[in-house]
Amino acid sequence: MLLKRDALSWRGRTLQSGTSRHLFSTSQPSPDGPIIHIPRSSIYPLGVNNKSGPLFRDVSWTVHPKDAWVVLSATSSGAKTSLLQALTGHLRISPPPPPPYGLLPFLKNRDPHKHVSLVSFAHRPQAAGGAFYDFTARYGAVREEDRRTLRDTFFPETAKPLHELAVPAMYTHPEDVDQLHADHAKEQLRRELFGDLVTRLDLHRFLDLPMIALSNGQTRKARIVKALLEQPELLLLDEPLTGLDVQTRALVLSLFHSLHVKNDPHIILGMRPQDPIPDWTTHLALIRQDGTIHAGKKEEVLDVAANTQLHSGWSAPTSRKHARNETGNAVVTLAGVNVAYGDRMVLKDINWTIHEDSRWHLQGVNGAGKTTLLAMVTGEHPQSYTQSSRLTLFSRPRARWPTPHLHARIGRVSPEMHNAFPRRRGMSVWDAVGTGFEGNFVPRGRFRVGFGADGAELADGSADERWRVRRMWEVLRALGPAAWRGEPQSEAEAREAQEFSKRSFADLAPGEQSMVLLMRALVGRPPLVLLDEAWAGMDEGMVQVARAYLREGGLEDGQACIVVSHWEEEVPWSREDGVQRFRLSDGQGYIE
Ligand SMILES: Nc1ncnc2c1ncn2[C@@H]1O[C@H](COP(=O)(O)OP(=O)(O)OP(=O)(O)O)[C@@H](O)[C@H]1O
Repeated sequence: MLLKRDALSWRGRTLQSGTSRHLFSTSQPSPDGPIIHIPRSSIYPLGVNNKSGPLFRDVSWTVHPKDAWVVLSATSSGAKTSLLQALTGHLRISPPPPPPYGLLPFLKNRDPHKHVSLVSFAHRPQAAGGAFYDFTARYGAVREEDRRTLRDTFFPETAKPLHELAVPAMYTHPEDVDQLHADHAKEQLRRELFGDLVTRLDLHRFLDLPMIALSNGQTRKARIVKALLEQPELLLLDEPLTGLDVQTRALVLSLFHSLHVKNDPHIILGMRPQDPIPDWTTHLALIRQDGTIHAGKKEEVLDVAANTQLHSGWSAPTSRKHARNETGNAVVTLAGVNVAYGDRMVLKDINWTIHEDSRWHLQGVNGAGKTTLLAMVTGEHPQSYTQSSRLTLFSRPRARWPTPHLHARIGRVSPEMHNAFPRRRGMSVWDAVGTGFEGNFVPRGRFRVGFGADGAELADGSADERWRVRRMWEVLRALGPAAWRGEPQSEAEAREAQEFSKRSFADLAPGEQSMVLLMRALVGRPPLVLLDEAWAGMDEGMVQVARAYLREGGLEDGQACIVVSHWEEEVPWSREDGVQRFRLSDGQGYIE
């Protein structure tokens, strides 16, 4: 796909790392040999012979120690993850990189499993089992079994005093004492590194909080620290900026820069085309649509990429109809809402009215309270009962709503929902989308499009049943595979939607699951739609389709929508469309 040169909007958006610009001699091979060396090979899934098509072909890619590489994909975020997996030995490279040192010459045949790690933030961890687990437990008083702190979970060794770690010395054979001292010194260094990392990423305040109480961004920062503490020699980070606020992104990139300058560890970043490429990047590996990879100096690759549609800029064309604010009825009213955990006030005196038809961008740094606020609006937060007189949902105080009735009125996508959604065998895409009418997690009814508002099965052939089935096909076609590939309204669209509807939800790629959960949120045309990090894991084509659908027909008259995102440009509507901002800062809410 060709696009005008200015389509590469991120080209001018390189992020300042906060440290002085470092000039690398990019083409100087290191005396230690390259970090990565793939000389004109193709890359296949394991267990697949060369007769089947490769995932990547004609790959010539050499990474020298001083080079700062970013991997980008013009096609799918899955392709980028696969290329990074190839570096950890999870794919087959043919012909294999030459002896004596193969793919990772700098290791000089040391075990890659011990020295190379890949940490992916691109795709969320998923609930392993088939059952839905109750993610709302987090909002209540922390139960005894949920008391495990961030430190216990990720960094248990830092809970023990150093002298305790040395106790085995009393039982150690004298010949092993030197080894013990060496281990002790190593442990001390590790602790210093730990102290340095948690301070730099502002995590020390959360170390002794229960893990369950941490916000998404706080947990993601902890995963970055854990990855670095393992002290790999090559660290591959796939979309490490996912879910991080602007300040934290700058902190994290500055940390990566300083590690890169020391080459300890070597770092390769996988990024989305719309991410700001750090200014200290020297080289790019761009995965093209035909499976070839253009790897070279940043400027050179950007010149070529200017002719490739990597990222269309996500500017929000004006919608069919401007969103009307503050004219319709109030859908939700918060009048002086507070949320506290013990003496910790997370939300203070929040005043916010969400009218019919309104479009909101809910903003706030990691841990500002966005998820907590939405849990009050959905009635999932236990404190929504105690605040009932200050919280009016769909014209009634919160306490006058049975919670399942609220679920049917609120279409919702969130990281918590994505993680918790059941992946049981036998749950098809159709079933998963169909649960959206009731907002529950168990498909039911003759066509598995849910029961009626009265809790009874829909009458056979009733208008409600027919409407629901029609809506199912509408979202499956509008947001289905043919649309992602840029072939909407094609002959194949209906057939592909049918095939897609039969697939097992659990077997879909993470981006496809995100799309199905978005269909589920929209299918019942609920009066309120909450989209919290809705695009995570989706490929560029999916994001484009979802945004276009939301702007043009995906929401009809009367529906209100709140988008939570740390990226302004991810909001489907522009200011001209009437989108408003509600910003949380120090527990207080500000309308902007
Ligand atoms: N049960 C709890 N006990 C104590 N503190 C809690 C509890 N639950 C949440 N918090 C704290 O409330 C704050 C708000 O968390 P919340 O998840 O709402 O933030 P957020 O704005 O959604 O963040 P992110 O952008 O990282 O997702 C965090 O600092 C979190 O540590």
